Amino acid sequence: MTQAPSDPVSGPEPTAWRDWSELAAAECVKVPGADDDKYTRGVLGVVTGSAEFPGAAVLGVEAAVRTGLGMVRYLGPRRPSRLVLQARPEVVTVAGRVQAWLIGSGMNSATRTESAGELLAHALDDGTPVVIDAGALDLVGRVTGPAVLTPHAGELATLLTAAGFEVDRRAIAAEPERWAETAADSTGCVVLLKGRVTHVCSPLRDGVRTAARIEAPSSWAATAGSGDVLGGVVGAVVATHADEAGDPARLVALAATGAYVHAWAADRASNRGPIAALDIAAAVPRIIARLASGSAD
Ligand SMILES: NC(=O)C1=CN([C@@H]2O[C@H](COP(=O)(O)OP(=O)(O)OC[C@H]3O[C@@H](n4cnc5c(N)ncnc54)[C@H](OP(=O)(O)O)[C@@H]3O)[C@@H](O)[C@H]2O)[C@@H](O)CC1
Ligand SMILES: Nc1ncnc2c1ncn2[C@@H]1O[C@H](COP(=O)(O)OP(=O)(O)O)[C@@H](O)[C@H]1O
Repeated sequence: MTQAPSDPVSGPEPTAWRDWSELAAAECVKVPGADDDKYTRGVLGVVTGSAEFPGAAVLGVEAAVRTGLGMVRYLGPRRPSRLVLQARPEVVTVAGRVQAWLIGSGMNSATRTESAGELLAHALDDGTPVVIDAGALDLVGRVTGPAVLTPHAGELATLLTAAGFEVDRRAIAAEPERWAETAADSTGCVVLLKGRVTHVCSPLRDGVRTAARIEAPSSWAATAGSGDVLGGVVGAVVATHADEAGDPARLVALAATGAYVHAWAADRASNRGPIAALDIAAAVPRIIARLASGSAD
């Protein structure tokens, strides 16, 4: 999974992409112990949703809660806040300390309100680990702590074009490894590029890069809101291991575990038939339980 230091004469070795296994994912699932409380388990701050896309807030929060963590703090406009509380009364909608942030799902950078901009700036400014999706990807230059970007190919094309690369969605789909690596190097963040095969990699540092891939067992997860659910799962896994997120190899492991859980939850929910995004979130606890118990059922 981790690339050896590069040879100064022949240049960097091609990245070794590790297929993320059940064993590797199981190692990133935290089971609460007797001394744990809701704060030690990890609190995820969520700044997602908008008047345009309130449902994305519900989907991400639902998925985070289902993944298992101490608490979710949701901060957003009135309508998504109301919907989030209707779906999940356990969510807290007042500001406070968090171990990680999930931002951007269900937001549109072109129509961002001033108050949304302030919440996003707050999440990005204090060095807390952050998962950045959809309508917050344009703020990648403001990152101050460990960060995972979760673009689909269209969003990655927009991000790379803004950084001066000539690339479109089709080119990224044709060479996802190359463009995920380029984006990681250009932004300094871990990049999780979504698709039937999801690619997760760290920036190259001192000749070392960590890279993992997750091939979904089917394509039923290609449905509206599925990526919003993924954001919640990855956010929860990072929040429960926030003290490790400063190590790029660990951050890749945590993000890859989120993608693994999402892909297999979709498979479990689908049972070879169609699914909605919320069905994926509902199946997440069974995948976490399987990983936590080490049993393959
Ligand atoms: N219920 C809710 O609240 C939901 C809320 N949602 C929220 O909606 C927001 C918009 O997100 P979005 O991905 O739908 O559109 P957007 O980023 O504007 O795409 C721009 C262009 O990119 C391309 N493209 C699109 N998808 C692609 C893909 N998978 N893989 C590759 N390429 C893809 C395509 O370009 P084209 O094919 O035309 O070249 C498209 O025109 C976002 O905040 C999200 O969280 C959604 O999650 C749905 C449920
Ligand atoms: N063909 C596919 N097969 C399996 N999973 C897919 C496929 N296409 C997309 N996905 C997964 O579905 C999710 C879609 O995310 P995204 O494109 O952000 O959708 P949305 O914005 O509607 O939530 C991602 O987790 C991605 O990996």
